[in-house]
Amino acid sequence: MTWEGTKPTLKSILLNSHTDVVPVYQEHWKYDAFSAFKDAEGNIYARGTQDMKCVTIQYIQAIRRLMADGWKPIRTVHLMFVPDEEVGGHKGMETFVKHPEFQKLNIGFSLDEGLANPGDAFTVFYGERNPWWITVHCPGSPGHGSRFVENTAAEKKLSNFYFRFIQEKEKHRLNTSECFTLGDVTTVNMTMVKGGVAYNVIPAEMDVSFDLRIPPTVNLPEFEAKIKEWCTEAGEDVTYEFAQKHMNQNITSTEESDPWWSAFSASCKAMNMTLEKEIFPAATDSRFIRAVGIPAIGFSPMNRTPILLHDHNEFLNEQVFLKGISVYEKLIPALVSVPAFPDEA
Ligand SMILES: CSCC[C@H](NC(C)=O)C(=O)O
Ligand SMILES: [Zn+2]
Ligand SMILES: [Zn+2]
Repeated sequence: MTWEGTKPTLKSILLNSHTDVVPVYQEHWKYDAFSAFKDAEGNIYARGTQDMKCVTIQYIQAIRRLMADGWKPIRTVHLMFVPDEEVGGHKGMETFVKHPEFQKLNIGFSLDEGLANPGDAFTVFYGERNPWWITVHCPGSPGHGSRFVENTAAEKKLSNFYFRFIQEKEKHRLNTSECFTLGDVTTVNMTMVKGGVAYNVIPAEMDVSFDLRIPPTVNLPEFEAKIKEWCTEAGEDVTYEFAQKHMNQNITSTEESDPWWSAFSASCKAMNMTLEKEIFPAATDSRFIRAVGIPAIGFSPMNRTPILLHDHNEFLNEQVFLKGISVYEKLIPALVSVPAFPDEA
C-alpha cells in the first residue's frame, strides 16, 4: 500500500511487517491461541500479538488517524506485508529486494519488527546477528551393534565435530564490559540429529544440524574456514552444507548526525521514551533491506512487556498496544519530514 507524498521524487519510507506467524502448542496455552482472548487485566492472548500483528495494525491505525486529520506526508510512505519471514524469507523479502518493483519504490529508510522490553525503555535494533544453519554429514563404518567397529559415524566423527562447534558458544562473554547483550556474542545450538534405523545396526551416516548466530563484529570468511578445518579434523569424508547463510553485515547508523536516526530518536525523545540500542539476536527481514544498502531500524513499541515471541501464551496488553499507535502517529510524520538530501534536490 502506498501513500504518496507531496514530493514523490524524494526517497520514501517503508513500514514493513510480515504476515506469517509460527505454529502453537495449543495444549500449553491458557486460551485458544487464535481467538485473541482479552483477560481482566487487558492482556490480549494470541499467536502474533507481539510477532507481529501488533505492529502491522499500529502502522495502519496511525496512518488512518493522520489521514483523518487531513495531514499530508512530504515523502511517500509504503506499507509492505510480506510472507515467509518465519521460514527464512527466501520467497519473501529476500527475493523481493532483488526485484525491479522493489527498487522502483525508491526507499530511503525502513522500519520493521523489534522485540518487547520488560522494563520502561523501548529497544531499537540497528543490526542483526548473521544466522547460519548448517548440517554436517558424517559417514562412517556400518556393522553389527555388538562389535568393536572403528570409525563409526556417531562416535568419532559426529562427536568430534560437535565439541568443536560447542566450543564457539560465548556465554562467558555475555554481560561483560565488551558484550552487553545476546546480540553481541556468538551462540551455537545443536538442533537436529538424524541417522540410525535400529539399536543393533551401526549407521553408515549421521547428520547433525546447528543453528549459529554470529554478531556483525565476527569475520565470517575466517569463521567458515574454521568450520572447514573441523570437518577435515573429524574425517576426510565429513562434509557440511548451509540451509541458511547470511553473509551481509551492514548495520544502520545511529549517529546523531544521521538524518534518519536523528529524526527517529528526536521523535522518541519528545514522547519521553528511553531507547536501548542493540543488535537483534535473531533474524528479521531487515537483514535483506540493510543488505541492499537501505538503513533499517527494528522497532516494536512494546515496553513493560515480557518477550514472548514464538512462546506459549504470547500476549500484549491493550494499553501498550494502543500507546504504540500514538507512537507511530508521531514517528511517521517525523521520518517523512526528513529534509531533502543534496542528491535528492
Ligand atoms: C533465520 S530465518 C528465521 C527467522 C527467525 N526470526 C525470528 C525473529 O524468530 C529466526 O531468527 O529464527
Ligand atoms: Zn517476526
Ligand atoms: Zn517470529
